[in-house]
Amino acid sequence: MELQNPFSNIIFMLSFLILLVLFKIVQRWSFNNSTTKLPPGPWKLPLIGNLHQIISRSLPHHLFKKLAEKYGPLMHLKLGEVPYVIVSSPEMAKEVMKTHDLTFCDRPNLLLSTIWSYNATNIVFATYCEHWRQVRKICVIELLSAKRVQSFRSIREDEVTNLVKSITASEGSVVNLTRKIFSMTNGITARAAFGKRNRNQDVFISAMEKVLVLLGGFEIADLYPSIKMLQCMSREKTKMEKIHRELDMIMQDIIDDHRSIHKEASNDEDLVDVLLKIQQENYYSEHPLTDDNMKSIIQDMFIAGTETSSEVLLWAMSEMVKNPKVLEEAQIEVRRVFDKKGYVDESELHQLIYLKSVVKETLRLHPVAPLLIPRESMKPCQINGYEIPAKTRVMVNAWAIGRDSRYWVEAESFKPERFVNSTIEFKGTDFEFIPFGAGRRMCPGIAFALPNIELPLAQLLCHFDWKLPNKMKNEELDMTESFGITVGRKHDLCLIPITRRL
Ligand code: HEM
Repeated sequence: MELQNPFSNIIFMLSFLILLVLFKIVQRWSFNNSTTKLPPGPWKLPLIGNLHQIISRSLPHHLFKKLAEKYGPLMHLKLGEVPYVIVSSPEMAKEVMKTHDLTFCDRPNLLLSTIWSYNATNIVFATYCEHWRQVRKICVIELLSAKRVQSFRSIREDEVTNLVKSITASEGSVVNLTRKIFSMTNGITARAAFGKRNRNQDVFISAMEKVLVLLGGFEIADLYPSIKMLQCMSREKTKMEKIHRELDMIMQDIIDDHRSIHKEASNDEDLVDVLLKIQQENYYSEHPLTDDNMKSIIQDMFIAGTETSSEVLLWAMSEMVKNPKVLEEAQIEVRRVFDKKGYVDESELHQLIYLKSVVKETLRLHPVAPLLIPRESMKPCQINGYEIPAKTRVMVNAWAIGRDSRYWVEAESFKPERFVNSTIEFKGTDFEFIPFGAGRRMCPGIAFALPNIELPLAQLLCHFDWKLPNKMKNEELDMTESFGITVGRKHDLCLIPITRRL
């Protein structure tokens, strides 16, 4: 009789137990992932879910479009331990942002944005609550109303004139349009927000640029919210806390400066003046607006307003240079309207039908927030027969929707004329075209953004002809996109201006 190794039974039992535990883990994962009611999506690995699929060289909105072609316009992913739903068709976007808007109008609590936004007491990242309703109301009625936007007209005209002067000074040589346009839009927002130039304005703007870079990254702690230790270990968290302290000091200084100078209501009120008045008179709520609330709102105007408008302008110029016939047609229109006047100002912008279509077509192909801003479901919800559990993060792929060939003929081509006699608008009712989002969380800054885009474009087309450097052919212009919270050009747009005398 063969003698058995006394340990072999124990080893066998242990191996069996380990296999059983592993089997159970995989079974639980498969069960979670194969719940028939969840929207379809790619197979998930234990612990990391679909992370391995999104960590690729593709930009997330490109990758999600490709995956949606396989799994459908309502697609379920798991990134780390967090469930995500990606929306990729106008029909599903309407379900999320209209039919079930109230369920999906929350924002997730993310580590870095919460630090930067005074514990999410701003507008952009605030959770759906009474505070958000109050600050959004202030924003819509007081800060970004048509009347307020109009009151900043002279600031815009002044800053755009400076842009034209600085380009004229470099006539015939290569101009970095990216830097010039960013400096102009920063100037407009800073003067509208703070009034006169502040001594710390440049430090403020450079700190805001760092914030954008940090907010654009993927924070691992946000994908495993149950492991609190990851938050403490985050290097980005330390960086964000430092920038936040720096920005806080600058803005407190600006607020204190404004407080010390009493201004009567007048046309030259800036946004800090308006917020101080609301704070003093307390006419929006029983809860007073604190200094921190004011700072977080002002930050929103910069983060949501400056980079977005600059990127749209740069994409519009890039697309026109790439499509010389469009450039020519836009120039003919602008010059017809303004040549007899002798100068470009805002009063005739409404006549620029083709230019407005250029802006729309730019927003269709290059929505600068291609996945909008993430939302989170507040309770379970059924869409198209699928179950979306509470606390699911939702991303709407506005970039993919703007290229949906069921809605757009020659969807990949830049053809502004498609908008000339069309009733399609970006006001959140035509779900095939949602560069500003839709529903309760829709962008409140459209009226502020449009003149910041249309006026400089009209000036750039009226005063200059444009050539590419190094004898580059138009079709060779690089259109690679950057990675981040907003998606602009990866490489600066450098062009040669040829001044045209009026
Ligand atoms: C072309 C320029 C702009 C584009 C493409 C744009 C786009 C967007 C998008 C896609 C959202 C998210 C909508 C959603 O979640 O459904 C948003 C939100 C927001 N935008 Fe804009 N935006 C622009 C300009 C501005 C400007 C100029 C301001 C203010 C000065 C502004 C202020 C905001 C704010 C405060 C929110 C947050 C709204 C909320 O969560 O309640 N935006 N924007």
